Order: sequence, then C-alpha cells, then structure tokens
Amino acid sequence: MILMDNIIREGHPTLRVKAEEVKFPLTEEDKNLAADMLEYLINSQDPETAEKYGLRPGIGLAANQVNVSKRMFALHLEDEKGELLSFVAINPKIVSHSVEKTYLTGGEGCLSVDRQVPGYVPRYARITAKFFTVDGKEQKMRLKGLPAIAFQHELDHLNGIMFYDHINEENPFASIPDSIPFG
Ligand SMILES: OCN(O)CCCc1ccccc1
Ligand code: NI
Repeated sequence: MILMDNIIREGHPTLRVKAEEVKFPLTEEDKNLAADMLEYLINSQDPETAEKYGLRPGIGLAANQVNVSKRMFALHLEDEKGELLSFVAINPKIVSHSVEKTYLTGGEGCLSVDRQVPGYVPRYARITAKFFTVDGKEQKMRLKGLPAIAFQHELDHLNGIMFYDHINEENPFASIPDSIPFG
C-alpha cells in the first residue's frame, strides 16, 4: 500500500518533470500502481485507516507524486450532486474548456507540499476531459466544480506544474477576471 513515505515532496526533481505517455497494454506493474494510487485515496479518506497509517487525506494523486514519471492519476471524490467519481485517468487530456474560470475560495493544498500556500488558484470552471481507463477504454467526461478543479490539479502534476505556480505573486487573493468562486 502507498504510505506518506512513498509520496515525494517539493524539491524532488520528479515533480518538475513532464511525465511520459503510458503504453498500452499496461504492464502488471502499471496496473498495480493504478490500483495502489486509488487505494491510497480511499484509505486516506477513511478516518480510521488514515489515523492508523498516518495518511494525509487526498482527493487525487498523480503517479509522479510517488516518483513514477508516467501520465496517470487517480481521483476519488464526490461531485456536488453527491455522485462518487472514482477512477484512474491514463494519458489524460483537456480537449475543451470554458472561458470562465473558477477557484477554491480556501485555496488549494497538495500532498507533496508540507506547508500552506495561501491564495486563489485559477482553474477552468468547466472542462471536457479525455483519458483511457486501465483496460484501454477511451473515456470522455465533462466536469465542473470540484471534479474539474481536481482534474486540473492532477493534470498539472503530470506537466511538472504545482498549484502555487498559478497564484498571483503580487496579490495572492487578487480577483480573477471571468471567474466564479467555488466553496
Ligand atoms: O495531487 C494531489 N494532491 O496533492 C492532493 C490534493 C489534490 C487537490 C485537488 C484539488 C484542490 C485541492 C487539492
Ligand atoms: Ni497535488
């Protein structure tokens, strides 16, 4: 199982490397990694398990956060209708997005960042995403709200981008044009 010790922290070079496309069919190793990443999120959101293993709760995890520079990430969260979104996205892409932006009013955090970095993180409010599942099926998904924000946070990781790269340095809480605050 993935533990906090397996999650690399800012300063580790792998977090700043653009991850490589995953080849299909997936190797057993890639399949196991995908399952382990999703299992981490589920474990981290269960208070007992998180306490027992000292896991920081997360709604997403990218492969390069466990030092594997491959284009895959896991998401495990509920949307605003309370629908569970739980999947591993392989070779994910944003194929279209809204002009409108959104941002979490409380800012963002990251399992690879052991500090608070205050400020608004501008994200596209709505996206159309494409990715492959572990068994090679292509998925097309329209996301908004927290799922859209999380998908963009994880996709950034695969491109070596950290959430705070998007925060306005002069004024971290500067209003974001064309934006709808979330949360
Ligand atoms: O990369 C995943 N991760 O560091 C866990 C937190 C993900 C996250 C996603 C959206 C908004 C805030 C935080
Ligand atoms: Ni992160």
